[in-house]
Amino acid sequence: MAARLIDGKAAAAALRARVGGLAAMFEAATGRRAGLATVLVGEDPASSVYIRSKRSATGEAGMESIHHALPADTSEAEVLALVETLNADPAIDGILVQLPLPSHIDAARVIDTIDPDKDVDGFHVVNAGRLAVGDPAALVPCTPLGCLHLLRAELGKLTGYHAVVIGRSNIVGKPMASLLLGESCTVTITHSHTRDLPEICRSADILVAAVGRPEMVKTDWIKPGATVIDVGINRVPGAEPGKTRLVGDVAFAEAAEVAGAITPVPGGVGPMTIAMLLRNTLVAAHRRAGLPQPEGL
Ligand SMILES: NC(=O)C1=CN([C@@H]2O[C@H](COP(=O)(O)OP(=O)(O)OC[C@H]3O[C@@H](n4cnc5c(N)ncnc54)[C@H](OP(=O)(O)O)[C@@H]3O)[C@@H](O)[C@H]2O)C=CC1
Ligand SMILES: Nc1nc(=O)c2c([nH]1)NC[C@@H]1CN(c3ccc(C(=O)N[C@@H](CCC(=O)O)C(=O)O)cc3)C=[N+]21
Repeated sequence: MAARLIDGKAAAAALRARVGGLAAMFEAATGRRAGLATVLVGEDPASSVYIRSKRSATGEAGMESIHHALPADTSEAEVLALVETLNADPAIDGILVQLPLPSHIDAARVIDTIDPDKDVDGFHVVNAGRLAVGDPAALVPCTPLGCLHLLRAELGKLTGYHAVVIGRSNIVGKPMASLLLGESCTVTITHSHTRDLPEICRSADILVAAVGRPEMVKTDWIKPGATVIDVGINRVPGAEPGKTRLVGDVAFAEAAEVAGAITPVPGGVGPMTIAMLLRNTLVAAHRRAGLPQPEGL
């Protein structure tokens, strides 16, 4: 393997430690802990695992984690009412409603009920708009923010690089493209209707794959020396029957022969998402308390 391995797990651990130190200072200054409310509707096993790791990371960082587990048949009105209660609760700085929601609940409606200043996922249209116009008040979605953090650590200033983003979802692809544009990259956004995708990818200095297709990006899609960020989390059948393993949207082993640097799956972007959730919660807490945002967040 020629590429440098971008260690998201280590970067996330460092960020979490920094957030933990600042969370203790927040508590000393305000007499209360920053608080993150999580809401899970139903019992999707993957969602339950994610919520567990988010909650334990929150506690480890010295923040309060308040969880609401609702049965799968909870009505949309009940979820909206819970969000309103959390909006009004002064002890809650961040609200995360785990996605996907059951199909009888309109996720957009739920997200748009969250107070934008408690929207630590950065999914509310107000935060999407703030990000699009470059307003620093934006709470930015955790996954693209984590990708940007890794890119900056790897490359320093990103000015002038050609960045290609595969995927245009509201939670990953679009905000990723906005962030890269904000860093003065030349940005190409691609999706399922893009023609000549491999060729476009080959022109990327920075390639971000957020597709949800296991190992779609092959070695000949990558410009030699490019920095490759793999957002994909795909569970595929493992070596032993009945077992599964996690792979990204990039064919890691072959891509690593060509890339300059690459994130692994697991241990790349995933851990950064959780670290950024803690970061966003602490940022929201400082703003709500009228405190300046601390350096290094
Ligand atoms: N590491 C982490 O913390 C996180 C990881 N993820 C993972 O990232 C991946 C993407 O997530 P998300 O953005 O929510 O997914 P979505 O399904 O919402 O979006 C996928 C995007 O990929 C595009 N796409 C699909 N097939 C192709 C194709 N053959 N060629 C080019 N583009 C294609 C779609 O295009 P179109 O718009 O035209 O349909 C769409 O824009 C998933 O694997 C998910 O599990 C997600 C969130 C957090
Ligand atoms: N409201 C909301 N906000 C989210 O941020 C959100 C969500 N809903 N729904 C689901 C997706 C997915 N997501 C991940 C978080 C951490 C890892 C992560 O830590 N992954 C580990 C591996 C975990 C494993 O082994 O399964 C890794 O990549 O190393 C992955 C994916 C957040 N999401």
